[in-house]
Amino acid sequence: AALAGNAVALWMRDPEQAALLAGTRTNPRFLPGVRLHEAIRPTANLADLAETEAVLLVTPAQTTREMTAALSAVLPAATPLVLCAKGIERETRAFLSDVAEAVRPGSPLAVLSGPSFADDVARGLPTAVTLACRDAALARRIAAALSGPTLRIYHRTDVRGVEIGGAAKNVLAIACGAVAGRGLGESAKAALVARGFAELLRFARAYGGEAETLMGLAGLGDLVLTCSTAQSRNFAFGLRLGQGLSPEAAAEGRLVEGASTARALVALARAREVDMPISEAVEKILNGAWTLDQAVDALMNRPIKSELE
Ligand SMILES: NC(=O)C1=CN([C@@H]2O[C@H](COP(=O)(O)OP(=O)(O)OC[C@H]3O[C@@H](n4cnc5c(N)ncnc54)[C@H](OP(=O)(O)O)[C@@H]3O)[C@@H](O)[C@H]2O)C=CC1
Ligand SMILES: O=C(CO)COP(=O)(O)O
Repeated sequence: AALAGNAVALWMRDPEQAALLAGTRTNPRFLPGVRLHEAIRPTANLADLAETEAVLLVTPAQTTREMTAALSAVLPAATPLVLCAKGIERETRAFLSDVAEAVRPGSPLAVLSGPSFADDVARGLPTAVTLACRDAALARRIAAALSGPTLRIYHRTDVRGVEIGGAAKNVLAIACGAVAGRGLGESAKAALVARGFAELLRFARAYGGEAETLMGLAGLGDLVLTCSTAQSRNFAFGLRLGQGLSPEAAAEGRLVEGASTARALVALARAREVDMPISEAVEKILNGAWTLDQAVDALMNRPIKSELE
């Protein structure tokens, strides 16, 4: 947002961290080597966001409900909220836009997703993502306001499709990481990306997402990025699972959104009879029902069928 010429208030929950960031203009914990843009003003006071034109919510998916409620207490009802987390609420199996809508009914809501490591964006490396809002004019306005010389934001009205792409690709990236960690080869990884995309598309269709959205940045684009590199925490988590670590050890204390979302994703798929064998395998590995070898065996021995089924 700052690179696009906006004045930005950056809220964080810890006053000490906010003061440190304001003083040093660096954040060695999350963005080592990046100098905070001069137009960004760190604060620990939510009320400082009251006058902003839009709020980007970039805390973990499972905090969406509490953060939206906290923001509602300080924001005018007309301030657009842009959800940037990628996941599904674990307890309720609700999509994040439904969580925010329930907490802040009738307020403008958008979802931002797509292939974009925070580190790349902060360093000003070329990045393209998708912003969805049911109000097409607002989608265009927010996308234009946040786009800059190094970040290009496309817009759509398909909120559901964009949020499904972000939530599901994290689960599939764990599978890709596990295949890499177990040394199963690049061919297996490519097969997982393609068949993972097929199940993501089936899921999106069953839940009202548009196929074209999933073929874009927020679906295929983010799936390819997250399945390609250990720069992704989901992929790196899978990699360590594949090397034999337990889920707890493999997380290394970092946020792994796919691990938090896998069970809800699979439950939603079952509820609408969507076949998602790769996501199911990830969920079974995480809950201890299957070893990785059992998962590979099960995936390879499914009945032979048409590629389009
Ligand atoms: N990092 C990336 O490249 C990308 C991340 N995303 C998505 O953004 C979301 C956040 O990810 P990311 O920033 O990487 O996660 P991190 O774990 O790096 O940071 C999470 C931040 O959220 C804060 N936080 C955690 N819990 C709460 C809470 N209950 N209330 C308020 N603040 C809280 C943490 O504060 P504290 O420091 O005090 O612990 C921390 O600053 C995820 O859904 C992720 O999928 C999307 C695209 C790219
Ligand atoms: O969503 C992301 C990139 O688009 C970040 O992925 P990870 O959460 O796996 O690091």
